[in-house]
Amino acid sequence: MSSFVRNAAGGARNAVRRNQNRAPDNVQIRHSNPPHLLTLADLSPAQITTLIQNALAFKYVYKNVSPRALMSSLDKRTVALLFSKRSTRTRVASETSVKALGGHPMFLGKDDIQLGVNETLEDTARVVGSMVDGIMARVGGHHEVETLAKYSPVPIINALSDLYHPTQILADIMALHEHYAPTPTPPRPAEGEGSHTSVLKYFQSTVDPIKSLKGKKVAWVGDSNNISNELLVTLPRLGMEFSLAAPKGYDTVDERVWKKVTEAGTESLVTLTNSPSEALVNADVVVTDTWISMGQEQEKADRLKAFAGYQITNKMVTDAGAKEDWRFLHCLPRKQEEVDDEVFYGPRSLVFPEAENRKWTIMACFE
Ligand SMILES: NC(=O)OP(=O)(O)O
Repeated sequence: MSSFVRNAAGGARNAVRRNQNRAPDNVQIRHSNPPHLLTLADLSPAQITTLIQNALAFKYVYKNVSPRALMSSLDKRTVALLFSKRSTRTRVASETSVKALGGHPMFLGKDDIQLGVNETLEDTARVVGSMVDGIMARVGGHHEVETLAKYSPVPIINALSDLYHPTQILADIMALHEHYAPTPTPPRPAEGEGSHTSVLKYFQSTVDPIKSLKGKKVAWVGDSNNISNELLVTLPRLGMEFSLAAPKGYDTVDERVWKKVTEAGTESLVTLTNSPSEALVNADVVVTDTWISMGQEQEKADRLKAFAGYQITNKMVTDAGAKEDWRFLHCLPRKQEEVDDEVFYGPRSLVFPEAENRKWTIMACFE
């Protein structure tokens, strides 16, 4: 499979030079009924823009007007949070978001219900979906969230699968947009009814994340995983370049993901390589993630060996020729082996705004 990556990289490198300013927007909107969110690949750039505008409005109103001024769009509604894996950010963001929108978040961990153990995913989707208004599901294999979506009568949001993590990448896009285009101050609305609507209208007319991000280069240096997959199928469609460096043996890009890239016609904006310095040339943004994801703990010794030389440091990124004002993202939780403290806690790091934005972007998805 790594030869697939190398072959794809060869094609991508040549094409990037020819198409630096291209902003592909040719992806069809694929909505089933109800509208699930399994990957951002299923949303058009315009829909992603709408979610970011909504998230910015939620953040602004909550912090600068009043939490009471938020639309109560989940009034009397229940969202089931089906989590078969641990979570800090996604769980806290989801529970607080449902509550802030006037709804009831029902957390169901792996020991709480019969999810895939004593009852099939199909039956679970039918039964739980008949009693709640939406389901946020953190699963193992992506087929699990696809099965839930196939049989659920209410919307399913993917809270992480082994293939994709759409709500994480919405937060990344929001954090980058805020960095490159600080949020304008809307005319101050009066507290109470209508203030949220007026802020949202203002952001819909003034905020354009595609404009602020188009042409930026994002370099991923680390394991090829669900986060890099989601970036691959999303950022190039916003007109951004995406380069991915992973060591041989850890550089597999899943065929389902690459199919989405080719369907979108965005190969030209993608570089796949085994060389961190090649990926980092001219990068505006550097991203990494843990080298040892949930369930890979047994592979720790092998992985630490394979990823030698991949730790993000100021020297490594600067020596490779990244842009002078490069910034750093990490979805968290973080371990020191993949990025040192100087970068992680330093002025280039956007990791904590990125983490906070999990809440506002998830709120936008629920709304
Ligand atoms: N980034 C992320 O998904 O964090 P959690 O696993 O803590 O939800």
